Amino acid sequence: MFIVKYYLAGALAALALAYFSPTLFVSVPLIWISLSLLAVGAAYLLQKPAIFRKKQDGSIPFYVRWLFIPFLLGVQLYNSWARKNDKVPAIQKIDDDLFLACRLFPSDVAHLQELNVKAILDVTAEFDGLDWTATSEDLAYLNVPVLDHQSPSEEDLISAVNWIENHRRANRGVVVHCALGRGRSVLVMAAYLLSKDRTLSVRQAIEKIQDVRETARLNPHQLRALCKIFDKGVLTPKAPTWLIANPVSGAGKWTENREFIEQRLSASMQLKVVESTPDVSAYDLAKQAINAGATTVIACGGDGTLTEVASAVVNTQTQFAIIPMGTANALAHALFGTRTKVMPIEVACEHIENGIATKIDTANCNKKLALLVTAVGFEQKMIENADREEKNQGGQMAYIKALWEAVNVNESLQLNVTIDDEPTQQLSVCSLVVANAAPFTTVLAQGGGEPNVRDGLLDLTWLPGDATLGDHMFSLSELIAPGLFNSAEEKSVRHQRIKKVHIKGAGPLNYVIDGETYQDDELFIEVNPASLTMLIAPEV
Ligand SMILES: Nc1ncnc2c1ncn2[C@@H]1O[C@H](COP(=O)(O)OP(=O)(O)OP(=O)(O)O)[C@@H](O)[C@H]1O
Repeated sequence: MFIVKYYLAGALAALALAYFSPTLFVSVPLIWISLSLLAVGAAYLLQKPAIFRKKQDGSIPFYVRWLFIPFLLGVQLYNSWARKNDKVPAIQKIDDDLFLACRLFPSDVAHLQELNVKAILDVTAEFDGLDWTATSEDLAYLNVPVLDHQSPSEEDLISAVNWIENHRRANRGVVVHCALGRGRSVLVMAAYLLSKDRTLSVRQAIEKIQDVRETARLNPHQLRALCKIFDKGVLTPKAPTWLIANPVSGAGKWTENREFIEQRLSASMQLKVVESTPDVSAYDLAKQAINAGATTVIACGGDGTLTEVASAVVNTQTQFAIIPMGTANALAHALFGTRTKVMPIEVACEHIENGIATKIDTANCNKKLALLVTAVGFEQKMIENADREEKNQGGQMAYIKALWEAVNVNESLQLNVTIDDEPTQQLSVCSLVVANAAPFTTVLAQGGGEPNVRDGLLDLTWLPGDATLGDHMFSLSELIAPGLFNSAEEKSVRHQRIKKVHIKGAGPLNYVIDGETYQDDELFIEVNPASLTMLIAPEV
């Protein structure tokens, strides 16, 4: 690697001069220069651009900078001189909302704004970028650290390409820059053009850039790296992942977290973000995604939104992923564990990024999909009583309060229940829950412990009716702490694992599916084994 020789030769020369210099005033700076060049040489030798520890706001930490000051000063002087004497303008348009540039300065900000540039991709490792997030809240910034004359790793290049595409799709102009806009940024730009147009060859992509920026030129190492990645086919354009968000779920959590989610997922996939409205439901959007060929659809919202999206995706090849943003977020809790209670969005993103396609069961109730529970009695009353206003103010406390109210009212339902192919039973119940998935916090579904979402069965749990408030407290304790009630005689809660159930009341039945209330004369509920392909990471 020719450049390493220069840095090592420079380091040795500085060391030799230091050795022969008569005073410390001369030898100390020379030793400093030598160490600095040695460290840069090592970064090239070890292929470690991260040696500069450039942060995601573009700055290099002080403790690293002091070592590299002699090198950084040299780079700064050379860049300023080169930019002043460059044959081409600092920023040049390659395509609509797509620009290539050399190192950017605060004086460029106004021009970037005129060009509608909202996203800056910095592919340098060796110098402080501007803190773009501080310069303008409206600017997104990504650093993919690459040493001068080198090329990014395949993974970094794909992240960069995805990031550019996600911003352009959102009509945000993107500028890609390195030190002089000749090598590293050209490589990334060419990769992006190749990912957009499968008819282009590597040579044509570079020529397209050179038609605009005559100084653009890849060295043989960079050209080889780009050809290798191109030949592997990893730059071939893929259908974007659709992210379907409900903007009103969980009292507006989407608006608060949108930027974080887009930034986080942008690096690993091409995203198309759409929002449900009162007229266009999450289900409609999921259907559009499938018709557009999306291989993965991410549902972002409360459990109601997740079920709507899953209703469109179930029994298809499309993969389903979730970002919980509701009040209870029971599905995420059941599938991803209690960590989602503390950091729901981060955990969900980890599952999306590292997830493998995992088949889970779903249930059908009167042709509607249920991911979690279908219920009559207490659970239904609880959902009905916890209105939007209460949930916005009290969060999950709204459900606890609403359950308490339902238990106090203590209504019983007379039902004819037919389980699988058994004879019909007449049951008096105050709560009946058919669960496909339910975390331990969905207390009324825990007759057999937490339901298994991959066993091809549903968990039917019911509490007998015509009981006192005291009896109900006993039953709820039994559901919360089953270990305390060992003998069958002690148990008042009934539980059975089933494939299907038919439920009919004396009149119309109010019931709930995954947090949404409905009314029908009778309910046909059936398991649909391994019918939904979800992205679930094995070790998160
Ligand atoms: N843009 C929108 N404006 C108003 N309502 C919407 C919009 N998009 C979806 N909805 C409605 O939001 C409801 C689903 O809400 P969801 O369950 O996702 O959130 P939540 O009620 O906050 O969560 P949780 O069920 O955990 O309390 C559906 O009834 C759907 O019709």
